[in-house]
Amino acid sequence: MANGEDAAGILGQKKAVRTAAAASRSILPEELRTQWSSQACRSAIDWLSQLSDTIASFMIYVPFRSELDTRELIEWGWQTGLSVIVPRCEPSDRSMELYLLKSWEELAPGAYGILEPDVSQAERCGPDFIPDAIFVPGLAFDLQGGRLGYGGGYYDRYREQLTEQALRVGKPLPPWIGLGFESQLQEEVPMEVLDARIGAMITEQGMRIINR
Ligand SMILES: Nc1nc2c(c(=O)[nH]1)N(C=O)[C@@H](CNc1ccc(C(=O)N[C@@H](CCC(=O)O)C(=O)O)cc1)CN2
Ligand SMILES: Nc1ncnc2c1ncn2[C@@H]1O[C@H](COP(=O)(O)OP(=O)(O)OP(=O)(O)O)[C@@H](O)[C@H]1O
Repeated sequence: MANGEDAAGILGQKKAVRTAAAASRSILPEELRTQWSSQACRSAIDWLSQLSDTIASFMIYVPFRSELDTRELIEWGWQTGLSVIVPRCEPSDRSMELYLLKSWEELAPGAYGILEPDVSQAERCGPDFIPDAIFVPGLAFDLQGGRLGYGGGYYDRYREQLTEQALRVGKPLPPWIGLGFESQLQEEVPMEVLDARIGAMITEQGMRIINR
């Protein structure tokens, strides 16, 4: 934390950045969002294709509001035979459960109105399952690995769970990749010590590895 800033100061900053970032993303013209989403998805596809020997599954969000649209990437995953893993929110303890998604029909509106795996249709992943790559949504990102979400702490908690799982089964943590528009990048996003940092960022301009 910077000089003289307390935790409440950071929370206030996060709230302000969240509100501004949500507003500026929502006014991006739809044609541009569609075009940029496709370019970003193709960067993700190129990267996954290069790693096809080591990556058999990836975790991805289903877009809501004006988020970067991931549907092209999800459909490519199905066509290519990769396991497409989608989280479902559990608001009672703000955890996420993972499901293997095989078609759009397996989705239904969940908490917050986000399309999520329908528990009666999609197959839930086992307790030891770790996706080979994880694409993370956000409202704002920076190139030091900073990321700001909607404030539920869902991805931070999931990353903590993943760290325990990885230790338990003796596997490395999978790549944690931010997915968003170039205009969502900021000089520096307010971060707390426990916030999970991204290791790479994909936008319509391509993929950047974060060196820290
Ligand atoms: N597509 C997608 N799925 C995702 C996320 C995401 O960012 N994108 N999440 C990423 O973590 C989690 C959902 N997190 C969310 C947390 C809060 C709100 C929400 O509507 N918040 C209210 C404010 C509520 C309050 O302040 O009490 C709002 O923004 O109006 C939405 C999603 C898991 N799934
Ligand atoms: N690993 C964790 N365990 C428990 N609580 C956590 C953890 N990480 C964050 N939190 C709490 O969750 C709340 C929201 O965290 P934060 O502002 O980092 O959310 P966010 O990253 O914007 O949201 P999301 O991950 O849902 O997109 C905060 O009150 C924070 O203290």
